[in-house]
Amino acid sequence: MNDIKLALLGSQGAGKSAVLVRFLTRRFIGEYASNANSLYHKRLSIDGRQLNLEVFDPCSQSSEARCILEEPVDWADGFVVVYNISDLTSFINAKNILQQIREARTDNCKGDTDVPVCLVGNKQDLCHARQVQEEEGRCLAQENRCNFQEVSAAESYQDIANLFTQLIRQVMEHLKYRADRRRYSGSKSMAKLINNVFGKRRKSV
Ligand SMILES: Nc1nc2c(ncn2[C@@H]2O[C@H](COP(=O)(O)OP(=O)(O)OP(=O)(O)O)[C@@H](O)[C@H]2O)c(=O)[nH]1
Repeated sequence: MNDIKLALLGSQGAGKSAVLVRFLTRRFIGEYASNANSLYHKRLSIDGRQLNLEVFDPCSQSSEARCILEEPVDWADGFVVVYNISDLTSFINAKNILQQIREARTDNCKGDTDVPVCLVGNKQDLCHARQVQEEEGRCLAQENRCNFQEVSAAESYQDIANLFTQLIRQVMEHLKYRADRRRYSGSKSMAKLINNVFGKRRKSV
């Protein structure tokens, strides 16, 4: 069984909990208790594979959330960065978060920068009050080599289900790639070790 860990990041009130609860329960619940960090668990089956999904939904007001990128960037296998299309400040914040994910990953994981990320423009139903054009979201995602989707947690389930499914598939591929790379560099160092030990002996005979 694969374990997949995702973290949701974004400004206060962007709709992180709404997006997540929509995915997990198919329902939209207007108001969420938002004074605590939450860790959600769900068992899923994607492409015939059983998965244990854990999603960290930090409370924006807590001090842990403010420093989330200093530690849980190592914890999460993938990120969903949410902004509100009717709030420019939340978009600017999403831009900073994407940059911080990139920087933290470069520092911590020896160049392993391509951690799967999906940028989500939520509250698409509020397009009459739009402050961020869809194209701006798409461009930001392209610059950061991540997926992009505008959604409305209030109105629709399918787009949200698709974006999580796609992200989880990418995370599974990324984890497999990292495991293969570790195995490969492990077998290279084993070959080196064997050469060092037996190669030298053979020479001395
Ligand atoms: N119109 C509309 N309102 C939404 C949508 N998604 C969330 N909301 C509302 O936006 C408000 C904030 O939603 P939350 O899901 O609590 O936002 P959050 O990002 O988790 O907020 P914090 O937990 O404070 O960080 C709530 O009143 C939601 O009902 C949406 O798609 N459309």
